[in-house]
Amino acid sequence: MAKITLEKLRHSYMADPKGPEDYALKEIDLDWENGGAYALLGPSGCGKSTLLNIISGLLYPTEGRILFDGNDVTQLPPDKRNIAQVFQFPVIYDTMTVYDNLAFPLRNRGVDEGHVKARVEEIAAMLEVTEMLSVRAAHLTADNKQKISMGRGLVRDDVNVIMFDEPLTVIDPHLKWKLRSKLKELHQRVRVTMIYVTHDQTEALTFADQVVVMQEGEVVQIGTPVELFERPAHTFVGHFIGSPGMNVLPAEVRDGAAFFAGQRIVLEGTISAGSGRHEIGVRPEFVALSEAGVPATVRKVMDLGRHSVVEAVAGDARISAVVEGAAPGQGDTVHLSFKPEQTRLYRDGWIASEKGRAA
Ligand SMILES: Nc1ncnc2c1ncn2[C@@H]1O[C@H](COP(=O)(O)OP(=O)(O)OP(=O)(O)O)[C@@H](O)[C@H]1O
Repeated sequence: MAKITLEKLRHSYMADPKGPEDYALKEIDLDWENGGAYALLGPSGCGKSTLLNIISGLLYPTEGRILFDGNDVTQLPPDKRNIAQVFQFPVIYDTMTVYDNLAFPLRNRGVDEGHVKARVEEIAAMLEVTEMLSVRAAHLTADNKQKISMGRGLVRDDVNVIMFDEPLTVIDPHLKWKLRSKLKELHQRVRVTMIYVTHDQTEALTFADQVVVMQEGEVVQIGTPVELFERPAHTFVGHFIGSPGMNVLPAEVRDGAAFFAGQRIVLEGTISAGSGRHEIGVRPEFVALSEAGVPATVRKVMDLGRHSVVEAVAGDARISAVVEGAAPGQGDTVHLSFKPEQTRLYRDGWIASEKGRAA
């Protein structure tokens, strides 16, 4: 196991990159602590696979360094980095039994058969595949093949990091939640550093202690699932995480106060110095229907059983609110109030209100 440090990492697929737009990874400085459960989350094309391939050694970065426990591994090939990888599609040998598939990474490194047996049986029990050990892999379902593929990633206890690249893509939806929680449980038992790459927020938030959110080749926030939900550092994180995502409303700032639709909006704290394009960010969970507040017209109501999501329009802006109990009807005029300690200001996308007493 190792702490992994990415230092001023940049990568371009072009021979002669010029501006930032030519870089698939802009500039990344990041520490992955020893034994952590991380998710790397972001939309398609944001650079997740590029970053993963740089850590595993399949790709050498254009600039910057990768350190494992302080040792520079930037130029080392994959087989010298001691990393286990689980891919989107199962990587197993169809002609071998499940037992031999799980044993393979250990036998390959000359581990003695006694230890191989103990380890294979332990991993098989964790993954609940013990009864399949003597079955040939060719006879397994796609789900079980991927489980064995994960087992092959988990079986060695001497790796620096295990990387999972969208490992649940081929898994049946009803089994996904089960494997997700299994993986979390496995991490708690084996405590190897794990990096789980996904574009699915549910997968990221259920697996990881720390989520690294990427957008367009940059890391926009690193935080616990609660931190990402409660205080997105960037409007992108607010949009991307949560369902529906955070409301992002055009704002005007004057005399140290923020205004939306002509009304003063109380924020979580004071506004940091600076100028730029301002927006107010507030999650639908913290928007309430009230007597006073921003007047809006209800456009749509979605009844989700325990609560409703009310979508209203104020000026050109759409605002969603999560409403418990009786919901208004389409076309009704309502007033919306925002919970001050959960209402933030953003400047050019980045958070610009300070945590403190609502102001
Ligand atoms: N081999 C390549 N040659 C040129 N450009 C590439 C190559 N691989 C990726 N890119 C570009 O680099 C950017 C980042 O791609 P990358 O595959 O790392 O993103 P991703 O977040 O993993 O996306 P996905 O989830 O779709 O795999 C994209 O703009 C992509 O088009």
